[in-house]
Amino acid sequence: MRGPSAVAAIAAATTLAVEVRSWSVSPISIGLTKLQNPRPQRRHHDRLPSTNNERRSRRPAVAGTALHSGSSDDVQHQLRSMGLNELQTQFRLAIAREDMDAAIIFRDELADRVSSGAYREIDDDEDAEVKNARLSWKGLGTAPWLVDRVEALGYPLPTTIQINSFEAVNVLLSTVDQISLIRSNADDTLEERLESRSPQNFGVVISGSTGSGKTLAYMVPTLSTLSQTLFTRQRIRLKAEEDVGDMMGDLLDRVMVQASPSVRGQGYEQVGGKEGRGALTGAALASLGKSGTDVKSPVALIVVPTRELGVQIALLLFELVGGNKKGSATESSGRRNMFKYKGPKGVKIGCVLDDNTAKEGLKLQTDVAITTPQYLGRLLQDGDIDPSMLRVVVYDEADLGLEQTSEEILNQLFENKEQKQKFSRISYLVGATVTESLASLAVKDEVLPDGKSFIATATRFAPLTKEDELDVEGDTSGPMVGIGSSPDSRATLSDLGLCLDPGLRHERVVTTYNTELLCLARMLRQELKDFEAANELLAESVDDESDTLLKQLEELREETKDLEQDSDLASVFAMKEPQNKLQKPRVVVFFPDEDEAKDAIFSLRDAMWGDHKIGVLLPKGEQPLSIMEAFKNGDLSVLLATPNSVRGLDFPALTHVYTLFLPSEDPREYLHLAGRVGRIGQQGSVKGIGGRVTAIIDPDEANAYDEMAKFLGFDYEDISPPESAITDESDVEDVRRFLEDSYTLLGTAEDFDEKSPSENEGDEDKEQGR
Ligand SMILES: Nc1ncnc2c1ncn2[C@@H]1O[C@H](COP(=O)(O)OP(=O)(O)OP(=O)(O)O)[C@@H](O)[C@H]1O
Repeated sequence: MRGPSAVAAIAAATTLAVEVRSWSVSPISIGLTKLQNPRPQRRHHDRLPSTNNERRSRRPAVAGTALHSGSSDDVQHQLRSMGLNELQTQFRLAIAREDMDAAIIFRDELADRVSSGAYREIDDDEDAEVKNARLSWKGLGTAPWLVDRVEALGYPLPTTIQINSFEAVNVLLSTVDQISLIRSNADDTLEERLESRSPQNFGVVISGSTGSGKTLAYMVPTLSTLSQTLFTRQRIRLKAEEDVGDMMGDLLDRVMVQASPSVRGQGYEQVGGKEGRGALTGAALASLGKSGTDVKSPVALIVVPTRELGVQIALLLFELVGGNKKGSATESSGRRNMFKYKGPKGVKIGCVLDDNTAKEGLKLQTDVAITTPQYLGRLLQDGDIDPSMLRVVVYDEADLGLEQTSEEILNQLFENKEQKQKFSRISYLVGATVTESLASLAVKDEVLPDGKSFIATATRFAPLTKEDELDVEGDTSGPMVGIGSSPDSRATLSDLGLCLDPGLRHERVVTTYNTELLCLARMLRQELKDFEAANELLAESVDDESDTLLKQLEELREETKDLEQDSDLASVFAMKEPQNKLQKPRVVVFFPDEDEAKDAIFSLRDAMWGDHKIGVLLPKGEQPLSIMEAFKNGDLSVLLATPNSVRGLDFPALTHVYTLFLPSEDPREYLHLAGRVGRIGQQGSVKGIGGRVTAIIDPDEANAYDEMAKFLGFDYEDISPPESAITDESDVEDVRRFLEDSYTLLGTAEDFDEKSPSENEGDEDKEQGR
């Protein structure tokens, strides 16, 4: 254990290093004093009122934490100005570096925010333990094996949306008497509570900004409510295999799922299963039939709009149920080690996400199926999914997914009248842009049944109420009698809005027609130069005797290296970089379509001269997973993407998003695109940086951008396109680059003046005498 002064020093130094990363604002004039300036005031943020002012005012100003030292009021001001993603990242960092003073401050702030938005308010004088229990997986009621697992995977604490979603499930599945027990020592598990009721439907809408942790917000309660079921299925399978004396096939399969050395580049096959694997022999099947227990149809279904998102979710689930995603054969899996895994084994995840896998359908005995709306109908029709067996249905990116699913298929999936149902079912509708349009859902009464549905956001959770019922004073309808029955503690679908992360910084660059690529290349180069300048500055400051903080940072981070690796904090601390260096810019660039992205790659590669390694992620590309993996590992630093990848994909340690694609007709897509940066744990979510999103557009799009910004309610900064760097003093290299750019990035040698393409076309027509 380190002493408190060292702890404070590392905290201060970390703050400094983190803030240096905001070099891009004013690269050259950067100085250490400047670096310590607080970041600009946030502009849009639905802050929660403090519910415990007295305790807040007693909080010490903690010198040398991520909070700038100052008076108690200053500290509180800084805390309140933090978005939830940022606060959670800081809390996690403080714990990782054992800075308990700071951790307590962040924890209390989070506990306040979570409790003030809770459906059932906790009184101020109620035991603080109860309040803080909300902040832990265990306290929420997560299955014990899963508590171990999420910790081992680097998610030691739930995020606020995860807390609220879990609490929503807790309240839904509780009787009035049980509610007070939920966070104390309730004897029965979540699953037992679900099973003790006659079969019925429950609904949870999870609505929160991009990168707030919505995937685990449904995954953890889902696995907690399926825990025993999965263990039972495991036992039944084993028994069936013993009965027919043919254990090998499935055992091999089970070992493969648990012990696979790597899912790199073949993750899809890994989770989808290869041909022949996973299927029991005919004899085994017959014996399953005899046992009278059906373990053939999946118990959970996750519907996603794209293949990439499906794979990402499958891989997370794969890890949660004991799968081992070692990067290489020699890499130590440390705390992720499967031998410490105590959960149900051999859980089978079946993905039907493209034509190839759709041909085969789901493997027999799939426990959790993951598919897109495109293939859902076929799976239902072929009997691969029996709706009456489903205990959990998730629509991730629900707004889009539901739009893409026909009414007929929704009916098949959800119109599963309760009297015929064998099991209770929880449906989760999840997304950053799920809105009141859900009310028009054809099967709304089945998906979000009255009195049995909740809304969970990053700041609150509350039962879903019909708009007109809100006026009924003291309304006590539904099973939640006696808890929070005042209208204020209820929510309606109209409370749902588009959730744009308030921490993001938006920039608009209006450039002349057809020069977007050129502008992008110049901005990327400038960013690299600024990054190098900031790094040099850091190196100099380390040499400077007066600046001991960075030296301490270096030493202490060396000391905590294992801890950081263990806690999977590499993305935050940029472990691949030398200790006193910043993380190299890592960006995603969105293009309007596949052709433009493909065309851009060659010219951009030339233009970056190897300073950036560039890859392109195409929806129908050959190896989307290896490209994503290469970007994840840092082998690529610029990823060109298409609108297909704007939703849900979690690109680690991203510093910046650029877009040459303006989804002005559907602002929801801008929100998702922007939300690839500024996510929990990313550089861009850490104080002083905020995710940065730069749209490079032509003059025709300028107004549309402005309208979109107004619609989504964000402020933006206008940035001038970078000028050519050629002056009398330019060296030969610069001139050569300039000339090359003119040929490769402008795409044509035409004179691109301020006219629009249509005007330019007119000129062409004239030239050609048309
Ligand atoms: N409890 C946690 N502790 C630490 N990190 C977490 C936790 N939960 C999620 N994360 C990290 O936060 C990031 C965002 O999570 P996730 O992809 O679930 O966000 P999301 O809300 O679904 O975003 P989007 O709307 O863009 O799909 C991921 O990198 C994930 O690993």
